Amino acid sequence: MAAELPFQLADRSLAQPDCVVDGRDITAKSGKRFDVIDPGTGKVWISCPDCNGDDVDTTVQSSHRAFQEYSKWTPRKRAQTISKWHQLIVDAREDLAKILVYETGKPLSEAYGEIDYATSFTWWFVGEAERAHGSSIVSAIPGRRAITIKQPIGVAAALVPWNFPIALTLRKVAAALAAGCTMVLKPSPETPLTAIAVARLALKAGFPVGSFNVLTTSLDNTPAVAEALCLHPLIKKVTFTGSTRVGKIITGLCARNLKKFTLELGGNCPFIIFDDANTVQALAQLMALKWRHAGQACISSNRLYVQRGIYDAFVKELIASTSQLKVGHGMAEGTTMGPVTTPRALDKAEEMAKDAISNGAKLVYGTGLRAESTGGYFMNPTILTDVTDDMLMSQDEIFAPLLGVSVFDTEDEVTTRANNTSMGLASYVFTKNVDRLWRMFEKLEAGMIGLNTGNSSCSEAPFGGIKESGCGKESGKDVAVEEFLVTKNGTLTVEDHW
Ligand SMILES: O=CCCC(=O)O
Repeated sequence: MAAELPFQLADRSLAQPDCVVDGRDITAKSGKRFDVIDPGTGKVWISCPDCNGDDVDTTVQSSHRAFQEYSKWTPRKRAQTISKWHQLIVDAREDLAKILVYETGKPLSEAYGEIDYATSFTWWFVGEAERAHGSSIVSAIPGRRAITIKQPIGVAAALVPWNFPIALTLRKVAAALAAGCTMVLKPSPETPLTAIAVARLALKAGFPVGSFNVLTTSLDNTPAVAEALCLHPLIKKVTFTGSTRVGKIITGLCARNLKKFTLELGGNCPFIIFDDANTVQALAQLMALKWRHAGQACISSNRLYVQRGIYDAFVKELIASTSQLKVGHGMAEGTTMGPVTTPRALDKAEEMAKDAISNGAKLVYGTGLRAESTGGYFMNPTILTDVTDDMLMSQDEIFAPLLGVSVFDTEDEVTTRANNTSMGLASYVFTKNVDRLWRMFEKLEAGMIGLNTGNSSCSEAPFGGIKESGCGKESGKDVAVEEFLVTKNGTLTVEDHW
């Protein structure tokens, strides 16, 4: 008998908490399980198999067997099956959104937003599956012809974070399946349920068993499982989203066997507003970007730079808008900001706020402290002004509802300050001066630049950072599928070619 859930689902099987491997629900070889906690209450609501390194080989072997069959499917059959899968996920939107609230803590409205964002990837990769073509090349040598073909690289491993668990699962898996690869996915220990649910729907859609296997594991066993996947000889590609610190470890593991990898790592994203900006537009975009999932997005605004002429008025408007946010459990009516997903995020945010205040920043909204009494992992939104570039919160990714504001005077000054970070994920600039907009687009060091725009993540444009924010692209035309392909060049000589 399945355990009682704290919420109702139309299809109870979507919250089945075991791993999906080779078309079956499996538990860890050790028999151990780990708890999944609702960040809105701090209470355990379900448990999943605590796999370790010993569970990896059978799972990879299953995906390897699947690859032998699936890689031979025509691109059209792959596209049709991704399309069926997409529709099954869309049909399960209500149930998946509820599970997402209990995994991540985010408000139900944001959970729906994430499912819609997630299914934009399955939809996009239906189209991409049939568009991965080689090319023909005119040779410089008489009689020679050259052509390239693209082939799926093999079994891929995906290591997925907890902040957008279903969106990032689908962004990775749909790209791999479009390319003709199969995948073993390890979700984050905080958010394993939606990954399991969509893997079950993939079986229903008709992918060969083993095409998309999900192996769950606790925080303690995560390094061992990740290492076993990265080092397994049948894993030909690793795709990881997470911190830069762990990205460097993954890089080292993949480097041992010269394995291909894609890394979507941390950000320290500047959000710059010039005096001549449309401040209503800038504020609306900032509100949506910064407080999305309580500040827990890698592309969130980490440093807010406002030009002196509008600084005081803008900060006033920012405080007024932020005070409208309603913090609460993701399922509670009217909640617009949920808890953070892990208590670790609260520790870090409190430390950053304390550091900033003790070095001269002014607390103008919120407390910079966790809300102690609720049981969940809550911090009310907090705004600090007079934040300087040497404070901890300017130097590291915040990942919490904490926002620091700084004043600036000139374009050169703000460009230097914005780029003065090892990260290069996203940057945002607001100005109505088109020459400046263009200059900033070229000068800001980031993989994604919002031009009078906040969150610009979408399936049709390439997502990915530069510098220590990672390498490779995860969506967009050609580039995302390319990450899962190998290109072969064939050269032939034609006799009597004249
Ligand atoms: O946090 C990382 C991903 C967020 C996004 O895809 O917009």
